[in-house]
Amino acid sequence: MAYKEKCGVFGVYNVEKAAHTTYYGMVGLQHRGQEGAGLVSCNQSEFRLHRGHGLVTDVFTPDDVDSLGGINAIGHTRYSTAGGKTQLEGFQPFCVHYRMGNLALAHNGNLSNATELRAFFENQGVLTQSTVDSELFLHLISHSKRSSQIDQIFDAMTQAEGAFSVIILTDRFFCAVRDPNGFRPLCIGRLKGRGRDGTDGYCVASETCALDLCKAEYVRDVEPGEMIIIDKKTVQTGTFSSLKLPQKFGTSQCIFEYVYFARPDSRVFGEFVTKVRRELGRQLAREWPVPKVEEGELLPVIIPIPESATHATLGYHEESVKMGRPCIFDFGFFRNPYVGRSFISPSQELRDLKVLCKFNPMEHTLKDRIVVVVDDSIVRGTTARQLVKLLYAAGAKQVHVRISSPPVTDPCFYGMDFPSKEELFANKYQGDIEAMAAWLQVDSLGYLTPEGLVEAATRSSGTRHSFCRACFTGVYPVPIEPTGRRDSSLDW
Ligand SMILES: O=P(O)(O)OC[C@H]1O[C@H](OP(=O)(O)OP(=O)(O)O)[C@H](O)[C@@H]1O
Ligand SMILES: NC(=O)CC[C@H](N)C(=O)O
Ligand code: SF4
Ligand SMILES: [Mg+2]
Repeated sequence: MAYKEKCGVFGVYNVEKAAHTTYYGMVGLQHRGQEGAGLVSCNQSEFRLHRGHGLVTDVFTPDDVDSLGGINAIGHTRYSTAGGKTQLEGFQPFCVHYRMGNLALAHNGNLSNATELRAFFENQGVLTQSTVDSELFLHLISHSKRSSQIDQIFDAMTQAEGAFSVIILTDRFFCAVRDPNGFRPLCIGRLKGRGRDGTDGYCVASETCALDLCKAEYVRDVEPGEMIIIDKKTVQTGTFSSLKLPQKFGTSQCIFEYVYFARPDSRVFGEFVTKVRRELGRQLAREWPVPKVEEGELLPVIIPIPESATHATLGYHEESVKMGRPCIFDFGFFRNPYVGRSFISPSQELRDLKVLCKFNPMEHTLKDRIVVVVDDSIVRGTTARQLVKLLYAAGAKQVHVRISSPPVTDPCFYGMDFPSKEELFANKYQGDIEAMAAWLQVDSLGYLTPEGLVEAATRSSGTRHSFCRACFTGVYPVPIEPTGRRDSSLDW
C-alpha cells in the first residue's frame, strides 16, 4: 500500500437486523481502513459497542453481531491519520452518554484545527480518552450552550475545520454531516420495506459500493456543508431535514478519490468512479499519445498496473485508437490477490520485495512489443521502477510509462496518510521529467497535467463543485497546522 487510505463510515436507521446490515456495509468499505473496525447499535434504549484491531471479519464473530442487535447502528473502518494508532480508546465509533442521552459518532477525515481545539478543552480541564482528533466532536457537542441536541451538533460542526464526513446516532435520530469543503464523500441510501413493520429503512455510507452490498437504493449524496437528520418523521414521510453549515473556504472535493482511493464500482461525488477514471485515461492519451510504430512492426500493447489503473488504461486505449494510433489493450501482469493492502513494508528492501510478490509479468503479451504501461500515480517510485525491470526481462522492446494524474509533490492533511515530502519520488528530481524517466529506466514518462486532471474529472463527473488537488500543488484549500498555506482563490 503506497498510501494509507482514509476511513469508512456506514450507518443505518430503522432497519431490521441493523448490526448485520452495518457489518456488511463495513465489509464493503474495508478498503478505506484496515487498522481497526467498530460498530455501535441501539437496542431499545441501550447503546452497545464492539470494536477491535484489524479487518471487519477479524473483529466480529457472528455471535458478536447477533448480540449487538438493534434497529439503528453505525460502523467505522479505520486508518489513523491523527492521534494513537494502537489504543483501542481511539478507535471508532465513539460511544458516550451526556446530559442529552446516548451519542455514538464515527468520522472520516482530519480536522485542521485539532491542536487549537484540544488545547482549548484541555485548558478547561476536560478529560479526554484518546489523542484522536475525532473525539473533539464529542466535546464540542457536549459543551455547546444550545438547548436542542440537533442545534448542539450543528454548533459543534460549525467550529470544526478541515475534512469531516461524520455520522451520529442518538436516542432520537440519526445524523450525517459533510464539511463545507466536501473533502470526503458521503451518500444516502434507502432500504425499501426493510424497516419496522415494512416501513422504509435508511443508510448513509462513505461510498455507494456499501449500499450495493446491502441492496439499498442510492438516493443522493450528502452535499458539502449539509447536515441531514433522519428520524421517525423521515420514516413516515420519506423526507430528511437538512441544515446548511456556513461556508468559509469554498468547496474542494478530494480529486484523489477519483484517481486512486475510491472503489471503482462506487459512485463518488455523484458519479461512477470507473467513468471518471476512463476519462482521465482518455485525457492522458491526448496529452501523451502512444508512440508511432513502423510498418510491419507489432502493434504497441497498452497494459495497466493492477488494480487501480485498469479503468484509466481502458480509456487510454480507447482514445488512442480513436486518435488513429492503433494499439492493443491487454493485461501484462498477473497480480497475486493474496498480497493484501495490509502488507507491512517499513523498509525500501521490503517494499521492493512486496512489489515482486505482488506482480508477475506475462511474457506472451509483452515479448518484442512496445509496451505502454499505465498507472494512476507514482508515490515513492518503487512499483514503477520494479515493474519496468520486469517488463524488459519479459522481452519488451520499449517501455513507456503513463500516469493518469500529475506528480504527487505534497502530503495530504485531510484524511489521507501520505509519505513525507522528502520521500515522494517527484520531489527527488524537482519535477524534471527527463531525470525521472532516466531513474525509472524507461523510454518515456508522461504525467497528466494538473489542468487536464481537473478538466477531465469535472467533465466526466458533471460536478458543480471544485476539487482539492493540494497533493499535486502544495496549495491547501483549508489552513493546515502548523505551517501550511491556504489557497484563497480556489478558482480551478
Ligand atoms: O510509487 P509507489 O510508492 O510504488 O506507489 C505507487 C503505487 O501505489 C498505488 O498502488 P497500490 O499498490 O497501493 O494498490 P492498488 O493495487 O490498489 O493499485 C498506486 O496505484 C501505484 O501503483
Ligand atoms: N482516515 C481517517 O478518516 C481518520 C479519521 C481520524 N482522523 C482518525 O485518525 O481516526
Ligand atoms: S491533498 Fe490530495 S488526497 Fe488530500 S484531500 Fe486534497 S486531493 Fe485529496
Ligand atoms: Mg497501484
